[in-house]
Amino acid sequence: MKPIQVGLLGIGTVGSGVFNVLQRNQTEITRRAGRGIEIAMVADLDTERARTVVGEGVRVVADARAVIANPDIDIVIELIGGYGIARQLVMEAIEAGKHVVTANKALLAVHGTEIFAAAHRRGVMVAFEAAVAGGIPIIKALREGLTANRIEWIAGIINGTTNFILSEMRDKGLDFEAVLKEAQRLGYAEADPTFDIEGVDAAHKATIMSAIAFGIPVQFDKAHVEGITKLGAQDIRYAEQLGYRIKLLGIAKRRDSGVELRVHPCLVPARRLIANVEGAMNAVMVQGDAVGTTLYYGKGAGSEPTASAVIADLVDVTRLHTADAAHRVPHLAFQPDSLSDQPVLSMSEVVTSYYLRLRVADQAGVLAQVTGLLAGAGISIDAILQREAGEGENQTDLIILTHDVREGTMDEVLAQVQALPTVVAPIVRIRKEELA
Ligand SMILES: NC(=O)C1=CN([C@@H]2O[C@H](COP(=O)(O)OP(=O)(O)OC[C@H]3O[C@@H](n4cnc5c(N)ncnc54)[C@H](O)[C@@H]3O)[C@@H](O)[C@H]2O)C=CC1
Ligand SMILES: N[C@@H](CC=O)C(=O)O
Ligand code: NA
Repeated sequence: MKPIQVGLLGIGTVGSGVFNVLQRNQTEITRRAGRGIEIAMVADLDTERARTVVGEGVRVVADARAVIANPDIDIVIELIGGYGIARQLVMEAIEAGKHVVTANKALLAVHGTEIFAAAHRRGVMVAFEAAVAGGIPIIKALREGLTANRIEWIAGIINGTTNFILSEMRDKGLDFEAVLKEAQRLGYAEADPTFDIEGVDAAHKATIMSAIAFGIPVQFDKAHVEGITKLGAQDIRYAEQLGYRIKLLGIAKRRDSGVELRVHPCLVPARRLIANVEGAMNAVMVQGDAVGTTLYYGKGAGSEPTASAVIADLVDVTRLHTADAAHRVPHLAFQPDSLSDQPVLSMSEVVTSYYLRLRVADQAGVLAQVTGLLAGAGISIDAILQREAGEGENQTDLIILTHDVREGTMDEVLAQVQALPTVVAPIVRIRKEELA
């Protein structure tokens, strides 16, 4: 049988990985797919660089629309990124009856509903394993492997750049900017690295996982997004002294009243496997009612690890190309006419425990004032640590770990605590997840 014909849009970090791995493992991949997979055409604005990757045997063009217009192309791989031109090209490819494989989480988290509906109408597939946790087959696990389960929660380290930054800062004492530059050099960071460090990239991925886990539409606009730029080095130290590590987590949790969808730095007990995921590695914990806790670990970024997921999708699409559309795995795991209207909860409804750091005047009675306000709101305390502030006289750091509390309640109490004249600096608060 003639190899399935693939057009590749964008041959940068991931695109070149796809091309190289497909070449290297061609025989094995063909045996698995039951048919050859051939990249017949490549579009990239930088045609000269593209040519150096693919050599002479492949047609290289600057105009991505020439690929979509080619009637011989069965599958279009979109590896340009972003919500702009990539969105138009993906929609045009679908309308032209092409299957699409993409690593573009930003696009799917924001415009997924429109894209999946168009694909469903046109009877084509949109495959996106590389969009969440790169090479880790987490989409496959959630959509197929865990399909018997009622998923209770997902918590993941799903941004390699920020995990790399946090690890290097903690272990080597390197500064933020230097580590970020290194992550960019290694090809982990997004084209706009603020997406990484401000938690946006992780929120894109958490949004996609929440839809697959709970059968709700993708709703990136409802996600709570916080990055690592405001984390203090002393908080990382204090957390360690209390038996915790700070990780940027993407969390999607089922509650009776709706779904929590949030990305923020989080204290995680140091004894949990996920707390020990270092460098650019990713890990996703999934709690299902039947299976219990499962953990998926691996490279979430980089050229060939991400290519591994793109090619897995190519093989899936090749196998299913001839199958009846009704028998395909639904894009978001649930049938499109069976999506749930469970709301994504506002952050004030989220329930977590907390790490609080207060810079206070070193006077008798301050601790009692603070704990009195917390107790008055029904917030119970798990641990307290007092440390010399190390700067200025007569000041000390109070570090308090709390038990679970509604975020709205914590907001109100912290406003009262902050107003105490003995609390001399903005209070630092980091949410804490036991992940048990
Ligand atoms: N780099 C990584 O580790 C990972 C990246 N991704 C996603 O994969 C996608 C691609 O990322 P990278 O390969 O890192 O980006 P990149 O910036 O290295 O590559 C993008 C390529 O697209 C080309 N391009 C830009 N506009 C174009 C246009 N209008 N027509 C044709 N070509 C165009 C650029 O010249 C470049 O070669 C993004 O959606 C990204 O979020 C997903 C997982 C991991
Ligand atoms: N910028 C992302 C790349 C993978 O999705 C990351 O750092 O994880
Ligand atoms: Na993946």
